Amino acid sequence: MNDGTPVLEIRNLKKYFSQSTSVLDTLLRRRQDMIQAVDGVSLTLHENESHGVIGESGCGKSTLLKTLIGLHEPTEGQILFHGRDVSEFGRSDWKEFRSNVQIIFQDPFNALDPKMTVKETLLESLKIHGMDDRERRVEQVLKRVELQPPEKYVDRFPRQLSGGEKQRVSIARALIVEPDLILADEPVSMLDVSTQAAILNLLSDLMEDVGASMLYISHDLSTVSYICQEINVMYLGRIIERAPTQELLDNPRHPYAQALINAIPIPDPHHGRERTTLEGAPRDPIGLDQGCRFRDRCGKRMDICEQMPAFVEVEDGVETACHLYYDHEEHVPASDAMPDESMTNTADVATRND
Ligand SMILES: Nc1ncnc2c1ncn2[C@@H]1O[C@H](COP(=O)(O)OP(=O)(O)OP(=O)(O)O)[C@@H](O)[C@H]1O
Repeated sequence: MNDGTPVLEIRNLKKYFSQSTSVLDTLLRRRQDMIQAVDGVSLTLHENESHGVIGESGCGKSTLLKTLIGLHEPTEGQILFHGRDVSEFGRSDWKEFRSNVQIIFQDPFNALDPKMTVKETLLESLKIHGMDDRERRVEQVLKRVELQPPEKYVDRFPRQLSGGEKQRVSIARALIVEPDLILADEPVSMLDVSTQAAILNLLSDLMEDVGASMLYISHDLSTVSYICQEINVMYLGRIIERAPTQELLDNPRHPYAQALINAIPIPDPHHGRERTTLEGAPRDPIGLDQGCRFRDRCGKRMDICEQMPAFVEVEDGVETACHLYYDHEEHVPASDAMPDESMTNTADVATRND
């Protein structure tokens, strides 16, 4: 299907959880604030596009992913797959969706059944999704993920594979059913550095080959920027900046995005960028008010930050949610949307955790 309809469209998606309540809370009918794990996320993914979602632990990445695949019921908002609202899916639609949308998990050590050989794992996937020509597909996909020669690997159990090899099998299992969309949940974070590079290279080549789209979630901006054309920066349940990857790396707008970029190690010691880390952690996403979510850690905080900033396009394809880039009198994005010199220095980003 290539009529311009996005493969995936998420519109104002929210997922709130109730806090666990004690018997006393129940008896006293105490109202508890909700946990706003995902709070109004919108994004669009077209055919062959790879987009990333990055953010610190607890910002809502996994909840977003679980809501996408139907493990959580959305509190509000819409998920459209090839233009169809998944809330209207029947049984057979979900079956097709589960074949068309494949996940590569973070932990290759637990993602595979220890009692199944590589071949059995791959065959099972084909069987579940009713695909034939199974022997040939197994051989082909093992070659594709560079587990060669395939006959060396088919009869191995997960315990006989290295971490990188296990992740290659997980990728093979996702690819073998020819999905339209791959959801990658920090797929290299549990591997050693050299294996990470090999798996990232492989994923990047495969995405070009197989023509699937990918949503890649991670806390690690370096890996996401290697593999994705566009990056969404998430903070406390919201996307606070979205930009093409190189643009985000060269010219982050939001103070939080700036802090993330400046925390990436630079291989060239002569490169002038100051390296700082963002200290502290985001607060719990409970009972959040209408102010900017980042304001308690932001050195650029202004009075207006007590109000939620609009998510506005400040340049072609670059959107940000920060009052610094919004003309409050004109109610339009500030015409001079480029950050000034001082803004790209993370000394301006507060490191408080209050
Ligand atoms: N089932 C649940 N019930 C209640 N709260 C939840 C549930 N799942 C997640 N949360 C809360 O929602 C918030 C977002 O969690 P989530 O796991 O989505 O973040 P994350 O960005 O994926 O973090 P990590 O990278 O550590 O997995 C956290 O405050 C978490 O405690």
